[in-house]
Amino acid sequence: MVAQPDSDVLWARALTHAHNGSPALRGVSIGVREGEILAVSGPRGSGKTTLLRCLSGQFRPQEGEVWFNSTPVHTMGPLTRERLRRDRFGWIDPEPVLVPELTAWENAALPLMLRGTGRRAAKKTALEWLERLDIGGCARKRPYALLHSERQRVVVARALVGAPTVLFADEPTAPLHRAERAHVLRTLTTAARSHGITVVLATHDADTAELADRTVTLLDGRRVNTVHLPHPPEAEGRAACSLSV
Ligand SMILES: Nc1ncnc2c1ncn2[C@@H]1O[C@H](COP(=O)(O)OP(=O)(O)OP(=O)(O)O)[C@@H](O)[C@H]1O
Repeated sequence: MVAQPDSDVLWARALTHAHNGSPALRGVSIGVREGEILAVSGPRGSGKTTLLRCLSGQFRPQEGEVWFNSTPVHTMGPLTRERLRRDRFGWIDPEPVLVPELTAWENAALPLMLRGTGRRAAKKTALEWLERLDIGGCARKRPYALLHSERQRVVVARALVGAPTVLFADEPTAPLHRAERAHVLRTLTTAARSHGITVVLATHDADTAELADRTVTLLDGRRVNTVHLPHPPEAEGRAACSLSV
């Protein structure tokens, strides 16, 4: 067995996975450094979502290994993986899925309340995140009364509210218009950098990948190359960030 490098918070080797016999990943190895924003790019159907689901413990890869902070994820039972996902990982889907009976702030506060944070403290943190994402005014509305783009911002707030160690974002701005996309992505990446949150971001959008430190590209379930991008200017990074989860 090859050892996980110390600098990698997440590390996977030779991941192979198929859906109903149809191959989605064919021997993908990847390391994600602590605090890094890593874009996973590639055309539709190249295996981005499957890779993120394997890395985050949602899928158990049919072959290969996934390690999180020197702990094997691929051999964990379902309950341990669930706990890992709840306590250490955040997830953003392309489509905003919210609990319809809860208000925006209650949806955003869910990860904190599931961990046992008191309602008042959870509400305060959730409201701060909704403000940062420019939807503070929607805090008391239920999902049916929100625009699609507002719902996606609530999903982003919910993913960040618990300060996860790793945030997995699968095409997080797909439902947004171009201007909104830039704002939400900037908030997301600035928050991640200021809090040392590692981000694995699936995208087929070059603008989105530009905000990442590094891009890994998939094609037909295989890695095809890696592009290193310069760090964004300091003004977009830690120094300018006043976020405080
Ligand atoms: N639930 C499923 N059942 C059958 N095949 C699937 C399933 N999910 C994914 N696939 C197939 O696996 C391959 C990889 O899909 P995956 O969703 O991981 O790629 P992707 O790069 O995320 O694509 P997209 O950008 O469209 O989301 C594709 O050929 C896809 O059709």
